[in-house]
Amino acid sequence: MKPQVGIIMGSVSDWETMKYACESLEQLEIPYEKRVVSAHRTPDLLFEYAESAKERDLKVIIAGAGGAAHLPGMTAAKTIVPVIGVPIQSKALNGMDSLLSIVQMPGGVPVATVAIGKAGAVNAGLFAAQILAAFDSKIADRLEALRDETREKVLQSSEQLK
Ligand SMILES: Nc1c(C(=O)O)ncn1[C@@H]1O[C@H](COP(=O)(O)O)[C@@H](O)[C@H]1O
Repeated sequence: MKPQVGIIMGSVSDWETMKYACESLEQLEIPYEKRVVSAHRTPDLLFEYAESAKERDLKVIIAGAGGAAHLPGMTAAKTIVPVIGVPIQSKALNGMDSLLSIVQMPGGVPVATVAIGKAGAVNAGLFAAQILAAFDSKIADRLEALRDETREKVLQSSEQLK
């Protein structure tokens, strides 16, 4: 099936985190593609990817990067397809560098930034699904069911305290 979401990451070393965004999409049966693309190391490839995203019918791009994390912002600079940025937890600065590089976009070129690391990647997938759900009732139904499941799990975990 044609991918609706593009998942890109600055390095293959980001996969340990970005795989959770993929899992969220798989859980909701949303077709996606995944690539390593770097603003710093493969700038021409990034431009090509971002510039062709709309005509390839990608609805959302999830971009994960660590350290000087310019990938999400540079992707957003070259397309109007919405970009969700995932700050990878870097070793030197624990992901604060990634977070601040992604979140502080200048007005006019938005990137929706999620939390650092695994929880952020999970939510990036879910948020992409929620964008798609505005136009796709099947995805909306699956999201509702997932929320029910999450709520039930929490209610049951509370029972264990008694
Ligand atoms: N932040 C960026 C960009 C970019 O923003 O273009 N390209 C690679 N990277 C990041 O460099 C970190 C270390 O990469 P290596 O593990 O390959 O040395 C990764 O977290 C990657 O996202």
